[in-house]
Amino acid sequence: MQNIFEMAKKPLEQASQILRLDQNVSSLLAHPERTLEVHIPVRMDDGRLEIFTGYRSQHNTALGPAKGGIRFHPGVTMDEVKTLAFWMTFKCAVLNLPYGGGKGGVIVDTRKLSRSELERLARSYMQKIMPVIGEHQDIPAPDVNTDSRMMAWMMDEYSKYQGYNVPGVITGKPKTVGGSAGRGSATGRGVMFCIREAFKKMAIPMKEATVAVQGFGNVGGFSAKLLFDAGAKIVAVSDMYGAIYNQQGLDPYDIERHVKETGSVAGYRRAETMTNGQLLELPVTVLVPAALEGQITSGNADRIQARIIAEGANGPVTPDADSVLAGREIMVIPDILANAGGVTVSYFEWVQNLYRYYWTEKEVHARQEDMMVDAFAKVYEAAERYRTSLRVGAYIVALERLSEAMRLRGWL
Ligand SMILES: NC(=O)C1=CN([C@@H]2O[C@H](COP(=O)(O)OP(=O)(O)OC[C@H]3O[C@@H](n4cnc5c(N)ncnc54)[C@H](OP(=O)(O)O)[C@@H]3O)[C@@H](O)[C@H]2O)C=CC1
Ligand SMILES: O=C(O)CCC(=O)C(=O)O
Repeated sequence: MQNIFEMAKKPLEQASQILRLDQNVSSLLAHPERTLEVHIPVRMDDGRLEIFTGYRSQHNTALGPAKGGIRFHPGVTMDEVKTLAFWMTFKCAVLNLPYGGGKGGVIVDTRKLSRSELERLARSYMQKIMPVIGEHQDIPAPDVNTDSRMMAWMMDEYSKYQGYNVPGVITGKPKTVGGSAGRGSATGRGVMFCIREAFKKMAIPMKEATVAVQGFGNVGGFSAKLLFDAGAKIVAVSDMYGAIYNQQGLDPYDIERHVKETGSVAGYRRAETMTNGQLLELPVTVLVPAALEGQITSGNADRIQARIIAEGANGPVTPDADSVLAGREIMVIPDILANAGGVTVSYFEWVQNLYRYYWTEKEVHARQEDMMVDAFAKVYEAAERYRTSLRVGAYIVALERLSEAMRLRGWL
């Protein structure tokens, strides 16, 4: 299988060619500025010392400090973290945020850790990456298997070492310790806004739409609930343990109650069971892959029946699959646009932290909607202008900003 970082660069190359950019632009963007590897000792509850490996990668900071989440997962690799940081650079540029791209990860199966082991790991990871982190340097946030509680621990750890409270060092915190209204639902809300804008272009009424969502965590769960609230019919959702399906429609709020009680969507009474692979191939209006990378590949792209794929996850569609889907006229709303709602509201959180002045949920939603509708329009227009996909259109919008910033700063 091709290396994930090499695969990720394909749309950058396509967009650079279309814009006839100086080779130095894509050469600079082909590598992260720095990637830190850390080894994190954690005292386990039984007295043993376990050493975990983690990373923090800062891809490009031409537009501002690095920004991006922290993933805790057994499958984390340095290449994956570098790739996720690369995507953050372009995502922040598409949304015109004053940020570069960063990402972190720790190789760990969080299900095997107690709450106190998890807290010690989160705090020790923050200690190890502290030399490269800061509210004007690199600002982490949540990603897979990390949540607001862990952001609070990491903010606390960083603040302890500075000797004063630094809420702006990390986003996605609980509201009481400097979190923003609306950050929890922000990524799913952005997915919903993008789907709504795509429906307007394709004259699809929300009430006639059917939706399948892979992953029922932060992004998948809120995407399902907000699309349900908007009137769409959610026919399937899934998690690591499998998928559930009901052609008549599912209530994601009821599924959420089931997940709270049992730990999984599996076993939900009002649905049939299917595999994650089957969910991806359902005949639906919209498919929202909201779990991990590499779910739609050349192996299944020709069996996808959705009219639109909205990438809630980062990198769920491989470049080979992208070509197959384009040939079959399936619209793909790319990750660097579709899931950019999270970093957009993280930006709002950071601004509020720096000013110590907080906005209402209504203000956050309205500002997020304005920025995402505008970004969708710019990406759509670029794709039409250059007769290319929305993904390459998004890279074009991002590259115009990035190349200008790098040129003005004298990097090229
Ligand atoms: N959180 C955020 O703000 C943002 C996240 N993203 C991206 O969205 C994706 C999901 O992140 P997030 O929702 O935060 O993560 P969460 O940890 O909250 O949820 C992940 C979900 O995916 C499920 N899952 C994991 N592996 C598989 C699998 N192999 N097949 C099916 N489902 C699986 C998990 O199941 P289980 O519960 O059983 O473990 C869980 O339901 C990632 O790609 C992330 O990078 C992008 C932008 C912002
Ligand atoms: O909220 C953030 O700063 C980053 C979220 C993230 O990691 C992502 O968009 O992939």
